[in-house]
Parts: sequence; C-alpha cells; structure tokens
Amino acid sequence: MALVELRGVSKSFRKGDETITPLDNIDLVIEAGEFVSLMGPSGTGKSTLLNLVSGIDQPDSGTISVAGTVVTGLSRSKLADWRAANLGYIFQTHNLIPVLTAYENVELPTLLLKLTSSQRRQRVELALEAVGLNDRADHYPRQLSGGQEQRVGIARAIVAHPKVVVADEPTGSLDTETSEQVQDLLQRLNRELDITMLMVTHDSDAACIASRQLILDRGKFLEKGVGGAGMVVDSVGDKR
Ligand SMILES: Nc1ncnc2c1ncn2[C@@H]1O[C@H](COP(=O)(O)OP(=O)(O)OP(=O)(O)O)[C@@H](O)[C@H]1O
Repeated sequence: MALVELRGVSKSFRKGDETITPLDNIDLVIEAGEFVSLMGPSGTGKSTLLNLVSGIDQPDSGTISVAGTVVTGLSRSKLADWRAANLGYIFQTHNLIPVLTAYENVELPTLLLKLTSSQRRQRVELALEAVGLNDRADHYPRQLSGGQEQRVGIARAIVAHPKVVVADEPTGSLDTETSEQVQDLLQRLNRELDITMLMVTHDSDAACIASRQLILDRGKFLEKGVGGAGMVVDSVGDKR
C-alpha cells in the first residue's frame, strides 16, 4: 500500500529576480513499512521535499497524499491536526525547548491530540522507553549528551504513534559512534514499530541502513540499485 504518494509535484522559490525550481514535476511513491533514504547534492530540494510531505509547505502544483489523506489544499488548522496524528519530524539539531524536561519536550505534540492525561502519560513513557531514556525523563536538555538530546527528539517524533516519520539529517551533528546508535534506533523503529521512514542524509553509511536508497539530482530521483549503480526513476514503477 502506498503510504506517501507525490504526483506531478513542482515547487519554486523566488530569490531576488531569479526563480529557482528545485522540484519540477516529480513523482514518488513510498510503500507502507519502507525505510527510504534520500541523498543528493546541496540545494537540490531534499528539505523542500520533506517540508511538502509533512505539509509544512505546499507545492505550486501536483498532489501529495500521506497516510490516506490528500494533504495538498488542506487548511492550516486541518493540516496541524493531521500532522499531529500522522507524522513525526526529526530535525538535524533536535530543537528541544531548553526550559522543558525531556518528558515535557516529548509530551508537547500530544497536547494537540484528544487524549486523557493517563493516556498522554502512557504515550510519553512508551516513547521515552523506545529510545532508552526513561531514566532521563526529568533531565533538561543541557543535562543530556548530544546523542541523548537527539533521542529525545526522536521520542517526540514518535510519541503520537505516527505512520510516517521524516528525518532531515538526523545524524548530521553527531560523532560516528553516536550516529551509529541513532541509526540503529531508527532502523529498530522502522522494523519493530512499523513506522515508514523518509530520511535525508549526506552520510552514505547512514543511507545504507535504509531498505531503499534514493538520490535526488537535478530534479530526478536516482534509485541506488544492486552493485551501487544509479538508475533513473522518473516515476515509480517506471524505471529506465
Ligand atoms: N523558503 C525558501 N525561500 C527561498 N528559497 C528557498 C526556500 N527554501 C528552499 N529554498 C531554495 O531551494 C533550493 C533547495 O533547498 P533545500 O533546502 O530543499 O535543498 P537541500 O537539498 O535540502 O540542501 P542541503 O543538502 O544543503 O540541506 C535551494 O536553492 C534553497 O536556497
């Protein structure tokens, strides 16, 4: 089942007198349960793609459906409700709120969901447990290591039990060992909690943990095939 589906999606930005079009009529289908990594040169539109999939930004044309909802054209308030229930976002720098504890940071997205306080507490505890940080629930971000902060950011992304998690260079600011721990964690969440993942990365080792590796270059997706050869994929199922 297609969980993320982009059809004929274009997105342009004005930069002074210039118009740049990082995404020009692209198609992409991600099946439920897939772990897709996305690499590509700087400025090719990877973060733009994540922002469109998560409904943070809207395309100029084309349609995007995620987890059974056509997100293109939804009102801002409907999008906020949809995002809170269906989508988690992991940032390169965890973006934790410094005056809130790990527990309170993870709890934040659940405030948008209709839950009782005990359901909310259960969700937060489960998410912290999934990233191995139950014992740090009362710690503030400044009392955590970089890897622990990123794990709190991951717990926050999964606390609402989203079907899809998008991650923008989640290991980009971590040392090699911590990066490997975070990669293991993401792989586990994909396999054990069945969360469909779309991860942008510049790290080819991190990209390898994905079940499918894509490269976005000059507006086209290349699918990394067996033996590392790039194969141009214009639209899904239409490989050439
Ligand atoms: N809000 C915006 N306003 C103007 N231009 C933008 C905006 N967002 C992105 N761009 C431009 O669109 C292009 C694609 O940006 P994007 O951040 O998606 O690239 P990227 O592939 O994620 O790059 P990197 O690997 O460096 O993070 C860039 O030229 C960028 O400057």
